[in-house]
Amino acid sequence: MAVRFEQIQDCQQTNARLGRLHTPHGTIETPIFMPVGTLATVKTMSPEELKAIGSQIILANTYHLYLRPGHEIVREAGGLHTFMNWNRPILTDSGGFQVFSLSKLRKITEEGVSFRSHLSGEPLFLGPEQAMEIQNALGSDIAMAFDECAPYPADREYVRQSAERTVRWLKRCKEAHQRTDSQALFGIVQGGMYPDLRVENAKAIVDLDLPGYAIGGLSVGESKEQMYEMISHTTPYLPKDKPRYLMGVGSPDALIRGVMLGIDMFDCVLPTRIARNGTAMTSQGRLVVKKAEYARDFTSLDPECDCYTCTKYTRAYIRHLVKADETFGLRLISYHNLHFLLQLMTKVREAIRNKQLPEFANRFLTQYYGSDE
Ligand SMILES: CNc1nc2cc(C(=O)NN)ccc2[nH]1
Ligand SMILES: [Zn+2]
Repeated sequence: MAVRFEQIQDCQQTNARLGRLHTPHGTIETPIFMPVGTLATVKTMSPEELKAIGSQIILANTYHLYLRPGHEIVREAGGLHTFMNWNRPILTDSGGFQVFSLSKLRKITEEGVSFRSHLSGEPLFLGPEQAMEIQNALGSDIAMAFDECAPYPADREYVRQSAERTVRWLKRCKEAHQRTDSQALFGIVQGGMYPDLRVENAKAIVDLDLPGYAIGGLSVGESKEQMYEMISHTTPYLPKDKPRYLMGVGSPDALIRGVMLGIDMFDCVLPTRIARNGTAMTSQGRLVVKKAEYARDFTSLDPECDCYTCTKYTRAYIRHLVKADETFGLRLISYHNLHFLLQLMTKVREAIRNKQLPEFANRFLTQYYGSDE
């Protein structure tokens, strides 16, 4: 079996749970945050640095690697693990989200999606079979089904048609799946912001009996309350003995609230993306290091953090690097932000183990967002 999920401990007060996800490249303790390595690199981080901060699994994108360098090159390199020197688990997204959010001039048919590359403009096509062929070449441990992440907002009829096609596409992904013993295919539940469509889609997706299930089509512009509402309608229909992955979600409050709603896996570009404009996530909330107030601030980014950035460098130095457009400044903030989210999930797992999750959540969120949130 490519992937096996073990439930370790339930949280009495919420739907949170501790789990272990066994994969061909190692075991993952859940709930887990997955750093995003879109183009076969978690931007500016080396694999050694990712391991130093406790990264157990990373994500790469089928759409991006299909366009550049092309999945055949990665296949010839011996697969993504060899190509990028990462010997721990890799999850690849199927391109469903990117082809709808990045490419131009696309046309959706029952077959799949015709679109123009956002890089070269060349006409391309992605469908269930192609997405599985690409992920087969990449050799990821977990491959996501090719689906349509419906736009937001979208009318009910559109979402219903799209979600029903996503089920037909998932059946074709399952048919086209080759590495069934070394690569797990996860289904993705869609259904927009319509609870009844979410439930109907969850039942149809779960009917295909896969090793894991994702909730997709969220964090696309809806309010956080709407997102939590869609999650809480969906999770009761996802089997407890399989991992649940909430795609594209990763602010600290959304991670904690998602865990309490029964989610095991998360991914988000936030930690490295906000680092690129000099923003750090700290225990006291977000810190924009370019601000003049930090010019002579010789304390660390986060007084409560023991990461390399926070033990060796000051706000004044990092501010100087970011203002001078020195890449090292981005690396230091990315390193800290990834460590911050990975550490948050370590504390969340600890709190579940000690039956203290609600207390931990309140304390953390009050300190991070201030009491007015
Ligand atoms: C940042 N928000 C966000 N929403 C996502 C949805 C999907 C999805 O439904 N894939 N099939 C994937 C990545 C996402 N990232
Ligand atoms: Zn730090």
